[in-house]
Order: sequence, then C-alpha cells, then structure tokens
Amino acid sequence: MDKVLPLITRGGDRIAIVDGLRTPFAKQATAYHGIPAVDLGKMVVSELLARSGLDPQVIDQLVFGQVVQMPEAPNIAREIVLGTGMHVQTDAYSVSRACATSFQAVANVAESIMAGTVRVGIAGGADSSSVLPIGVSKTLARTLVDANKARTLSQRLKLFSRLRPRDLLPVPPAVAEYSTGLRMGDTAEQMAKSHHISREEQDALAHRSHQLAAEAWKSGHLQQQVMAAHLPPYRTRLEQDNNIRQDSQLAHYAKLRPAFDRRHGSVTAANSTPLTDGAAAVLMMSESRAAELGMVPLGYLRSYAFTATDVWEDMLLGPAYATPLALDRAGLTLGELDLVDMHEAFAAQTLANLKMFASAGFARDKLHRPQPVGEVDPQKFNVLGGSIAYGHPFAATGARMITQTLHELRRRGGRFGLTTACAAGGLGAAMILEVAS
Ligand SMILES: CC(=O)SCCNC(=O)CCNC(=O)[C@H](O)C(C)(C)COP(=O)(O)OP(=O)(O)OC[C@H]1O[C@@H](n2cnc3c(N)ncnc32)[C@H](O)[C@@H]1OP(=O)(O)O
Repeated sequence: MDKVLPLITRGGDRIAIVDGLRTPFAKQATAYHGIPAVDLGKMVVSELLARSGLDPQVIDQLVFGQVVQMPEAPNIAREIVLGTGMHVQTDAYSVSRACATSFQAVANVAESIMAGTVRVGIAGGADSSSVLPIGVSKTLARTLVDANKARTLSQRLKLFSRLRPRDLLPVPPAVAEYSTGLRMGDTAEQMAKSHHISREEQDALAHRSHQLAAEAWKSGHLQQQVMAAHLPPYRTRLEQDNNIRQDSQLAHYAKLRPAFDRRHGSVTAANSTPLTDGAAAVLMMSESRAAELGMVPLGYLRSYAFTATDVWEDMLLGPAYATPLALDRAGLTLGELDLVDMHEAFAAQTLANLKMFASAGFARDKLHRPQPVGEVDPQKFNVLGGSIAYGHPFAATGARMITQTLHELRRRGGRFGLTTACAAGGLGAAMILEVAS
C-alpha cells in the first residue's frame, strides 16, 4: 500500500472545492451547433465567477482543457481569461488528458495550491463535437506547403495537377486511438467480448442511466449546478441536457443494430455515450483562503491517482487500475465510500470495470495485490445516472462528475465519494472527494 499522503498545503490547509458549474450538455449538432468549445468555456467560467461574487482579481490561475483542440486557439485557458470578466493578470494554461482532462486540470490547480504558488484557481474543460478542426488529406497538406514555397505559377500548377479527387476530401478528427487506429467503440466491443458482458446487461445499464438522470432533473437535484445557456441569437435558452431520455424504454434498446462491430457486436448508439458539446468548471482554493473570503466549500479533494494500461487490450479499464491507488492514498477502502461515480464511456466498459473491481484474479495478476477493490454496492453507484445519459463533452466530464458527486454527498449526508474515469491512451483517473466535516 502507498503511504497515505494527505493533500494539504504547507500551512496544513485542505484543498477546498468551493463551487462547480456546467452548461447543459447537448448532443452533437443540436443546441450548440456552431458554438466553439472556447465560447462554451467562457460561458461557464463567467457564470461561475458571477455566482461566486468574488472580485476577479482574487483568481490567481485558470487551468482548462479541450480534447479536440482548435488550431486557432491552442491555449483555451488563456482565451477564457481574456474573453471573460477575469483579470488580465490571471495566469492560464491548458492541459490534455483525453477524457480525464478536467480531472487533470483539478489536480494541477490542487498542486499549485499545495506548493503555495496559487491560492485561488479555476479548473475545468470544454469540448465541442459540432465545431471541429476539419482537416485536409496528407497529400493536399504537403502540396499546399510546397505551393507556398514554389517560385513560379507553372511550378504551382504542376504541383496541383498531381492531386487526385480523393486528395481533396475533408478529413474530420477520428474518435480513435492514434497508436492502434482502433475506435473507442472497437475497444468497448473487445471488452464486452473478453469480459463476457451481454447485450442485455449493457442495455440495462444504459436504461438505468437515462432513468436516473431523468429522475435527477425532475427532482431538482441538478438545477443548482447547471446554468441555463443563452443560445445565439440569444432569443432561446437551453436549460437542461438534451440527450437524456425521459421516456427510456428497455424494449427499444434491443431493437438497435450494433454501431461498431455491425455483424457480431453488442455496442449500440443507446449503450454508448453520444458525441456531445458542453463545458464545466470548478472553483478551488486553500481552506484558509476560503475562510478569508467568506466562502463555504462544497467539499475537499482527499486524494487522486492517475495511471495507465495497455492500448491494444482492455484500454478502457483505467478506473480498475486508478481506484485502488486513490483509495490507498486516501487511507480508505471501497466500503467506506458513500458514493461511487464512474464515467460511462460505454456500458460494456463500465461493467467490465465493475467486474474487475471485484475480481480476485485481476487483483492478483494485474494489480499485484492480495485483495480486490471489492464489489460496488448498486445503491451507491452512479446514483444520478452517468455519461451515457448526460453525454460526454470529453474535457468537461471530470468537472461535471466532481461537482455532481459533492452536491449529492451533501444532499445524502454522506462523507466520501469516488469519481473515476477511463481515457484514451489507456489512461485512468480516480479522485476521492470528502464533504466538509
Ligand atoms: C474514454 C472515453 O470516454 S471513450 C468514449 C469517447 N466517445 C466516443 O467514442 C463516442 C461514442 N459514440 C459514438 O460514436 C456515436 O454516438 C455512435 C456511433 C455510437 C452512434 O452515433 P449515431 O448513430 O449518430 O447515434 P444517434 O443518436 O443517431 O442514434 C442512433 C439511433 O439510436 C437511437 N437511440 C439512441 N439512444 C437510444 C436510447 N437510449 N433508446 C432508444 N433508442 C436510442 C436513436 O434514436 C437513433 O434512432 P434513429 O436512427 O431511429 O433516429
């Protein structure tokens, strides 16, 4: 077991998460069609700041991420500082850890607070699957560079004459692993097959996710943590996530054809997270700075862990690898947690991770530990649904989960919660949160 290292500043302060906010999440090419991620990020950070009532000058740093980056705004964090009411001197940099990007942003701000270089920071992420950097083929890109260097018109014409019609086709970014070429859905299929997860089990988890998320909205549990987004030309507002099915019916799931392995597969549009647009952010500070500013924290960051696994097999098992590390560092066991929130990239991936949490063989062979993490109590698991229902704007998901878990711990009177996600590249993230005591 790793030594328990409390996440505290040199002065002994805990790392407080004072507030969190997100935009409603919207399916690709729906409410936020045409709105770039940077604008979604500005929207959420402006509103978070306004709600905090803080003088923007007290924000020392903003760390933000965007997985599908726009070449014209490579440092989304700084664009957000410059495009909101923040002070021009606020430090800002961008991070990328695929689907765990805002977990990383939170870890970075926490580390700066612990080092004493920052007292108040904002961490978060935004992604748009509707405004994408559509590229050109490698041949066309090379020709354009060469044409730029050519000295005469005839040299240019000669270069362009070599192009074939297919070289002119636009190339959208792929939701696939760079090093293997496998789509995320291909990995979910592989995990469904090797972990013996049936189509029925996947559909049941997805249906549960939609039911619980719909119920969470109906019961008013999310309103406080989700702002209403004003949509250009600013006559309409989006107030709730638009992917959640209010009328989810299990019988409909069985009718869908597999989306990735079309002949033998079980991963469908309904049991996968959809491509989504949205942004989320959290406001963080040291415990004593929060007291100084008269802020009451939602909770504290107790521990975190990042780790990684293979990209060819079981690439989305990050939670099964990262969670035991985060638990050790928190000095806790699974049984002591009041809530477990796991990113649902796909139902197959989520169920495979839950199986591995409980597997003695996985603990022995892969984690080299005598005991498995344990069986997750369904009463504590993704109690408000997960990414299959809410959607997954890659860089925003971590901040959504952290904020949601802290609010839910407080509502239920719980103390400790786990948030955990898999990410491309075989990465895994886990964070243990603690509600004020
Ligand atoms: C670490 C990580 O997070 S990795 C994950 C990263 N993210 C991804 O890889 C994204 C994965 N998802 C995808 O690529 C896409 O959502 C896909 C390919 C699975 C599906 O895309 P699309 O086919 O465009 O989905 P679409 O929303 O149109 O749904 C297809 C059909 O399923 C139906 N459907 C979707 N969800 C449900 C549901 N819950 N219940 C019933 N029907 C449903 C839709 O109504 C639609 O029906 P229609 O064709 O009759 O209109």
